[in-house]
Amino acid sequence: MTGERNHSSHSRGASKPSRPRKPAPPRRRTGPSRPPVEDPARTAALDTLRAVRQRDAYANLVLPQLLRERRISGRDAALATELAYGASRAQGLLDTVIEACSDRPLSEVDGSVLDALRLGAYQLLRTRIPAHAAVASTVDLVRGEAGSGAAGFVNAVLRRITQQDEAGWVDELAPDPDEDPIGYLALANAHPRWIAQAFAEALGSREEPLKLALEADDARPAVHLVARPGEVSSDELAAMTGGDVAPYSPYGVHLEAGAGDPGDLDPVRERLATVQDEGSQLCALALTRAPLEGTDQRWLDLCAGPGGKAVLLAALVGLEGGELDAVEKAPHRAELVRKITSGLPVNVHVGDGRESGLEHGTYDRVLVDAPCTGLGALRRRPEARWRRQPSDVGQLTKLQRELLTEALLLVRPGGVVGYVVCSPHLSETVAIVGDVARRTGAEVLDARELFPGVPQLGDGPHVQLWPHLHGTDAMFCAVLRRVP
Ligand SMILES: C[S@@+](CC[C@H](N)C(=O)[O-])C[C@H]1O[C@@H](n2cnc3c(N)ncnc32)[C@H](O)[C@@H]1O
Repeated sequence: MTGERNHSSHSRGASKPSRPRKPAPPRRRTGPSRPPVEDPARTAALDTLRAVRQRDAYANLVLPQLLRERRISGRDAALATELAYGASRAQGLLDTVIEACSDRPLSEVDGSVLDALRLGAYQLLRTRIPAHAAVASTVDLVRGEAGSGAAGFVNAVLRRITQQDEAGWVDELAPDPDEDPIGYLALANAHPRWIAQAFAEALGSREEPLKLALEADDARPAVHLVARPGEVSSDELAAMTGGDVAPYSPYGVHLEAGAGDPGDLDPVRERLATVQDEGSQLCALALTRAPLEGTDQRWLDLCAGPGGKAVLLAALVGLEGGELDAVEKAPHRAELVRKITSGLPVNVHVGDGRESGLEHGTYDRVLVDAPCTGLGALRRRPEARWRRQPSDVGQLTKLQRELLTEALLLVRPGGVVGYVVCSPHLSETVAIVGDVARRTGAEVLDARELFPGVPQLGDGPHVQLWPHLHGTDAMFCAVLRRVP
């Protein structure tokens, strides 16, 4: 204590001892009064929406931190999560309805007021919260933050929204389903049209399969865990976590959607398990299952950060006495790979996979889990669908093509390369593989054979997984062999 005081008077450079400070008189609020009832759940949800809008933050990083800092738990935490993630996911649909009920264009609505309107509209359209409670609690939040004028505007808009349910608004505002089925399904399932279009092209359908895919993509997903091979079985992991053994991955476990922060689970903390979508597990395993003649000890993960697949690959190659090289361009993500794979036979290299300096023709198996739009994992990243732009696709495909081409040089003749993206967009999937296979002469394997027991894998040779068919993210996997 003394040291602290000395330090502070010294640092101020004061010659006179400073007078003890009187506690400041309470400041009179000249602005609007605070809401009479504290509402920690909605306040946390609103602060999350604001961080997403103002700072391009990720809702699923911001909210857990807010909940921890504010010690919000139990039902309040569950409500905050439902509202923050739900309103982020449904943003385009909510905005369409809000605009229809507003006397001014959304571009003229203050950002914080728009966040509150989204929060209120989400409660009205997509939860069972009684309308009067949804409206009153949102108006209270706005009055506390922005004053009674803004509160009046929000009250008027939300009251107009209560006049119909979600289906009614979709019927009124969506394009005619006969004339524009993709536009209709996009709005009805809160997806941007260009993404619904990309799904339709990958599915080869604008009808029932597209509807099911968008619906599944709009639902809150279960958390998937992967058991670390050689450490714990999926049965044991399921028993430890209260989850269910996954249907397809021999290492997978599914937890109930909204089952809390999986990082708090003992097996995850003790590094017996990692959070990883079952589709990602299956794609990494497909590479390990491709038939190979000759040596099988040197594996490479060319885009490794943050290390989910590297853990699985390293654990498996380690059981056979081999090792994994892991390349990652971003230093902080390479550090995550180092941490998550510590204790496993992994050499982490920070660098560009297109010019890694690693020796060509020496690897038995190479994974290219390429940077992609992530359109296949939108259900796990609440705001991502509204942030991604069609122009992102073109920027990524050049890099994807170059990484796959380099992987086919790094692998030995007869060795195999797995090309994986978390996206069903045809420009990132079949177009890349077709182009690179043509130019390099690599043999394209029938990847379906490397997904044993998984149904509905289509005509091949590549595998496209889907939330509505497999309960996984929409992962794409192709497997190529370098011709000897
Ligand atoms: C889809 S993620 C990989 C996910 C990882 N395999 C996992 O399962 O956790 C793609 C990674 O590639 C990295 N990356 C981007 N450009 C790269 C490049 N030119 N060379 C190597 N890595 C790159 C990104 O930083 C990102 O971490």
